[in-house]
Amino acid sequence: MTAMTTDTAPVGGASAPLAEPVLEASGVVMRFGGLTAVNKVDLTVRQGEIVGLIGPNGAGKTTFFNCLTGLYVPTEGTVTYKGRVLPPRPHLVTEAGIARTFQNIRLFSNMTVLENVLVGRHTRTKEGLFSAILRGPSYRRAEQESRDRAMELLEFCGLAAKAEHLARNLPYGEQRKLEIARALASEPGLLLLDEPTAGMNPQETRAAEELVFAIRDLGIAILVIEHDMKFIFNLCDRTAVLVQGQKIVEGDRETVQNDERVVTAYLGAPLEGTTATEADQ
Ligand SMILES: Nc1ncnc2c1ncn2[C@@H]1O[C@H](COP(=O)(O)OP(=O)(O)OP(=O)(O)O)[C@@H](O)[C@H]1O
Repeated sequence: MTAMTTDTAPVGGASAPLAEPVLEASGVVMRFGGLTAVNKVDLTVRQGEIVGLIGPNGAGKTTFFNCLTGLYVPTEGTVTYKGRVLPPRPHLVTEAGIARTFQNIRLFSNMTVLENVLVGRHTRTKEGLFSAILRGPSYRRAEQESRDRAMELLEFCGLAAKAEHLARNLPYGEQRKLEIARALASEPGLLLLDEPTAGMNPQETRAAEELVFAIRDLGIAILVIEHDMKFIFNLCDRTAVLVQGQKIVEGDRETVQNDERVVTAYLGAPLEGTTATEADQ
């Protein structure tokens, strides 16, 4: 099966030059024993882009994310971020500039909203253990800067009023937003979102869309896995479709929706909420 891609499509119009690649995954394979969960996947995310990753359950989307973030070392292939091969350790990948959220919310539920974001800043704080024990002026200054930045991020995500609430007391949609705020705290150049609207009601989903656009406007590239097709096609410049570990198609909404292999992969049913008029609403 030949994969059709529009990797060469320029961002921002037909005559605009190609934006710099932020993420380049090339020939990524991930095997678990006899099972090939990800099979020779190539994917590029460029500066300023929101790229979608869709596919039926078990298609290999999360496994692919795990290969991009150092949780898994791919069996084959390479992943580069801004031209540098990524180290196979999650904290080093975060340090390099890639942040992510998880399919299942992973907050520190007994910590406050602000503390959760402060935890996300640890890769960007330079103060060492010695200075933390002494709590000298440079430590206090760094701590204050971290708190200021964390509050700024909470403001940006619409959670500033809840900074002192325990994370576990937030409604579900706000917990998802807090995960995003915490991911942003590592000052990433690329944000990976794994099903950011799972379990959200329509209003929360709409707010999440606005937030993702706002993050893109900050200059952060975004790769998002999502089952909500309306959300994907509203947001994404490009969408790649994984089926049984392989990328079968990649392109804009029209390309993906009209591809018969995609329709077949979704059991012949029209993709939910994906007619052009619906997605435009
Ligand atoms: N650690 C693992 N060990 C063995 N098999 C795994 C492991 N992780 C994932 N798999 C298998 O790899 C395949 C791809 O799973 P993955 O979770 O990546 O799919 P997905 O597209 O994210 O699915 P969903 O949309 O349901 O989250 C599945 O068959 C899954 O059972």
